[in-house]
Amino acid sequence: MADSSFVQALLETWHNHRIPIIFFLGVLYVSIRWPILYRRAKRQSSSTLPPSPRLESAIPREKVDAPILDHLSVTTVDKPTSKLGPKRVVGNKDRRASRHPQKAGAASGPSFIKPVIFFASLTASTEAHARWLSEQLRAAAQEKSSGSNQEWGLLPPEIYDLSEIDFEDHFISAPKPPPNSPNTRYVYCFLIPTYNIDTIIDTFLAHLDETHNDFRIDTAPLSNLAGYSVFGFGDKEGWPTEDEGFCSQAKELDRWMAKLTGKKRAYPLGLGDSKSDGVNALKDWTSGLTEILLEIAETGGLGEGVAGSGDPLESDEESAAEDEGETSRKKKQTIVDLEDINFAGGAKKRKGDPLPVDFTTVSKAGNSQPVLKEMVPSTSPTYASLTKQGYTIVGSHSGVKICRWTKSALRGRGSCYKYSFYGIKSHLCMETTPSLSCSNKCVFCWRHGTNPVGTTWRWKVDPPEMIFNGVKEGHYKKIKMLKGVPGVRAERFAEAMRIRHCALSLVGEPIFYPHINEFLGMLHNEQISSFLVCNAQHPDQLATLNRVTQLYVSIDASNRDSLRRIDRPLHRDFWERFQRCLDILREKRHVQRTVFRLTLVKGFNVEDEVKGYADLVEKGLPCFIEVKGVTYCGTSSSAGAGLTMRNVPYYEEVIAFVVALKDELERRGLGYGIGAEHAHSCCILLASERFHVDGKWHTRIDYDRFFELLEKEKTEGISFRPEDYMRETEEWALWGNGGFDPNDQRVRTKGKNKDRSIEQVTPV
Ligand SMILES: Cc1cc2nc3c(=O)[nH]c(=O)nc-3n(C[C@H](O)[C@H](O)[C@H](O)COP(=O)(O)O)c2cc1C
Ligand code: SF4
Repeated sequence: MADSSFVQALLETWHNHRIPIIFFLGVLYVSIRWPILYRRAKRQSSSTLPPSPRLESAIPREKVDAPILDHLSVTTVDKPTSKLGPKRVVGNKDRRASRHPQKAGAASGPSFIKPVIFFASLTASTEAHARWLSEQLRAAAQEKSSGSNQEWGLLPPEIYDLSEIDFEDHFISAPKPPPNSPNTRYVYCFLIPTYNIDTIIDTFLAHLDETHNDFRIDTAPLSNLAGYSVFGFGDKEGWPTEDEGFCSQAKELDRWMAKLTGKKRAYPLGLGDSKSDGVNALKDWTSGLTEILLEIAETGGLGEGVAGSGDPLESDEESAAEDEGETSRKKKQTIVDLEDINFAGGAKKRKGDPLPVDFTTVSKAGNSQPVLKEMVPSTSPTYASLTKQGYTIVGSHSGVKICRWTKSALRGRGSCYKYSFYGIKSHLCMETTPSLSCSNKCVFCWRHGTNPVGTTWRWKVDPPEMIFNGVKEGHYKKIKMLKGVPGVRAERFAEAMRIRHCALSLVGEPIFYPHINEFLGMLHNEQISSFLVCNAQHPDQLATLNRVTQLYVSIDASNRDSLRRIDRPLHRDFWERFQRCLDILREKRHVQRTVFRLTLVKGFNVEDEVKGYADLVEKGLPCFIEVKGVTYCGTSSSAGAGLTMRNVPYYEEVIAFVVALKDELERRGLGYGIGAEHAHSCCILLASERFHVDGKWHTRIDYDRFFELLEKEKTEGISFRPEDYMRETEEWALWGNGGFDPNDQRVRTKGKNKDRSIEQVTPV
């Protein structure tokens, strides 16, 4: 009975107070369950991804949800002192991530991670940092291997200077693991400075741009990489903020790599100020990166559920920024009226003038810049390096230099091989180029590393009059400086004050200059002969090139692989371009004197290549073939390319090669003979029998006759042939006689190997 009255009372209470009771219980339930539900919902929607470094830097750390921070606390944070210091990067691995190696985004299981370090450096500081990074990663790899884990690990890094590699070897597809270690995966680590002048970094970024936009290649061809990360150096004194250009190229590289890898940023972009605490920032970035590399090795992925470089917010933000960047770039390009582009000299572009942009290759990505930079600004390391070497820079992309043979000739000590072969007196010769930039990175080019390179003309264009007057002035100034040099002969000094020949080669690629034809016209108007050397990479320009006194193409190898190895061309279709140039030369051979210039580099392009060279001769049928042993410049870059004195052939070796080539050409019935030699500079001339008249070689040029004929052609439209202005070769220059003019005094350099090609000038 007592029980039933208790139940009765309970029921009564329920009926009287059920609404407040239900309400109270509801509130109690919600307050207990809500945090749990909220956390679960949050984790399911986005928190399986690592935090966005940008998100974190934008939101105070304590306000970010714990689960987001917990997963992988890799952050790019502005230090309180950020006004002075660079953006600092810190990173910590979340141990929990490794417990879920097979979740989405963990691209594969445990693996061996091989870091590949790429760096660029003009004044060597980034190179030193890159080597330090390499040592750190090597030490980490060693430490890890002592743990004798057989399933995963960190491998010693590889390191590459971006100016010395072929981009296609590394940036068209991810490296494949070696057969004996199929579990190897690669992480690209970049250290680059930023330069607001033209450097190899521009070329590299343009290459990434082109790769991404090449319709033949997947837009993310590097997605098989395990990841990548970039660290940039800049200078906050000159470029205080990122908007003003601080580390802008590192940022651009980071964006391109995100695209090319399908957003596989393994560790956030790090930026360091080279003049303040850049080194500390690099240290932080390195320790964060090392941890992540181990993480990837252990788990196989970039983190729990992560396929890309960050959470969706970051990725969206990135894509949007990129799209916007691209759109605005395209917009800018379309609104730049080419009629409005000013030449450096202030002259406006006239209708019909060549366009100052993209004259060789029309980039699908449209990577030409709306604001045209100077190719070699006076503040650039290239400028400093060139002027130190004795070059006078004219305008922003041309140079002139007195060669050592000009000095030698002024002192009566002999002219260069062009005197023996063609009658050019070196003290009457000006060596110049209207384009210091080139589209190759030849292993024997001393400028390598600091020289502007590019497949397209993307710089400000100086007018030809300005270049012409500037180079003459620079040349005469240098000649005048030699008047007090002991041994300079008065009559030769007086003669030298009138330039008679112009060697258009020096460094760079002369036909790269959009106004090369006007420039040639100016030379000829002053009766200055023109010897133009081009690198056989610009067939369109070669085809439209006006008449020159003698036209060269450099033939640095006999086959595709060898050419790629020695010239390291930037053009992907370099071999096709090369072949087209030979066809063009063949067509021009009855109008102009055409020459193949072969530079022999032992171990690169000599051995077993005679037949290959004979094929090229058969194709181009040049009037002459100059064969010269490479000049050893002894720069670190040539050493970096594996070039030493051992690669410089002895004269006997050059002779053996030339004789073998002559025999092969004879066997094919092509009609070439050895016309002349200049043993002093390891140089021999093969000539077509067209220049063997009445039993005598006629390799020399009658310059007066050339200008007469040119004038006739101009005024009366009468064309002429190379045979019309040839002259007999001097006896002393003939094959077997050494090639040294007996009227000059021969001076041998003490202590130097006389049989090797030891002249320290660029062979022009
Ligand atoms: C001509 C020149 C241009 C530069 N342009 C920039 C720039 O646009 N932005 C920047 O952050 N730093 C710029 N810097 C600073 C360099 O990036 C910085 O000094 C870097 O540490 C140089 O590295 P390196 O010694 O490896 O060449 C420039 C430096 C020079 C000499
Ligand atoms: S080496 Fe070249 S620049 Fe010098 S004199 Fe000879 S052709 Fe002219």
